[in-house]
Amino acid sequence: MAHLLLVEDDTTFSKLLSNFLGKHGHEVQVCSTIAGAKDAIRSKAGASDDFAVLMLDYRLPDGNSLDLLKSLREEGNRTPALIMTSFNDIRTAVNAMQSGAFDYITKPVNPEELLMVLKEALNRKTTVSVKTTSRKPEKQSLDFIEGNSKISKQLYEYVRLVAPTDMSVIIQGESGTGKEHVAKSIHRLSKRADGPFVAIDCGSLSKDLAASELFGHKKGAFTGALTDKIGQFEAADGGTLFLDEIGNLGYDVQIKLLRALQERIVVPIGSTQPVKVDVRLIAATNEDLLTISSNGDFREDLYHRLNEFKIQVPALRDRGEDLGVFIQHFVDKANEELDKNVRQLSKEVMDIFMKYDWPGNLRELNNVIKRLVLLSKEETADLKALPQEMITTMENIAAKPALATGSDLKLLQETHEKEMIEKVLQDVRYNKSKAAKLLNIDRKTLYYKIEKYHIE
Ligand SMILES: Nc1ncnc2c1ncn2[C@@H]1O[C@H](COP(=O)(O)OP(=O)(O)OP(=O)(O)O)[C@@H](O)[C@H]1O
Repeated sequence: MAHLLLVEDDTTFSKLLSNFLGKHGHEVQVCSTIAGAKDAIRSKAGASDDFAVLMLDYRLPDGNSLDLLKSLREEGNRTPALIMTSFNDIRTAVNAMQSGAFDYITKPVNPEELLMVLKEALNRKTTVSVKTTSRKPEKQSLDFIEGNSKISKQLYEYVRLVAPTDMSVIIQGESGTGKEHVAKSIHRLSKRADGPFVAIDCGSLSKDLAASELFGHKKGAFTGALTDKIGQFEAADGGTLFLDEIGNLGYDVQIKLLRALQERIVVPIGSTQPVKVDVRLIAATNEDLLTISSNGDFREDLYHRLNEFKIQVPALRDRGEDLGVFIQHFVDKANEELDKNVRQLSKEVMDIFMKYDWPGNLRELNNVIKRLVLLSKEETADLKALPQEMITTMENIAAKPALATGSDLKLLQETHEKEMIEKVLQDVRYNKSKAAKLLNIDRKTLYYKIEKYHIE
């Protein structure tokens, strides 16, 4: 039995849902606004009947639940949160994962799916303080595949190239593209593989506690510092520290981070004694750090210190033939986890998957497949196992780039090529030499293609 907070302004739906969850042994408190949710959460904070999971409708009368989640994370609250949203808001839901949501679920809510996601959130409850902390050597994970596309091969060529060095690395890519997986690969292939890999999600660190989380503190350094605490930098000594969403770190912490990198020492808060650390830093971001540093939100000196090597992780829609490989991988994984026996996806489902642009990348694909496998009664997962709303939305989205539909393979390839060139150009801020390098073509070819596709 778990104590859940349901924040939902549709009273009929919230009644149905709390009855359903009640029947499954959970105790549900319901409120309908962000303000109400904040009061409820604060009144329970730290109590024995504190909420185990927050279930948040995305759109609420006094704002959206991402803002609520952000402010909770700022205050240091790390209760797993599920965002409930219509499929049309899926992009937002995917972004929610960056604001510290555990998962999202699309409306109309499927009961079996809800119980599955809830169970995962409840299991997660005890392990949320940093995203992953491991003192054990990272082993080759069976959960990891590289893909066969040209762009993936290039990605892992870079990974293998930089891994054995001690260079700091920036991993850039959209949400859910597998940046943490790439960071783990670098660690695993490095001289530090037997040391710890410590991952911190800077997006869910509160501003006040970020410095103490990273550098540690002495007892009494501030209210609430009841004992000495070792920071994650020290925890990663001899290994790799992975800072996800590094753009979210406050300016003060950035200064301390730069010092730690330059001098290889950290000074816990409230202490005067520097501690020597030997840590390789890998940072991930889904925004261009150079752009945010030109806005003054990220220190340029820190950016250059981190940017000894940069790796761009491609969006799933740009990974071409890899999509099929990942689909198979996630189906196998879901079969194993859910004890199911789905052997294939029907042609209709595959068609939709191929046309969809996957804004949430591998994470979204993994989630969609897990739900599909869960709801499939047969060996072939067909459209019946996809919510109607999802089919319609996917079809609409898929229909949008008129050029990319149909069976004209050449046209299809050209459309993808044009999109990829545009994206890479944007990523490198129209630096054509860099773009050509990333695209693995020479500059002349790039100029030719820019002209051919009328890219501005
Ligand atoms: N190469 C891979 N092989 C198999 N699964 C993968 C791979 N890369 C990513 N995944 C899966 O995709 C999901 C997202 O991966 P990951 O957390 O590494 O992405 P991310 O880019 O770090 O996300 P975020 O931007 O939210 O931090 C995870 O469920 C992960 O297991």
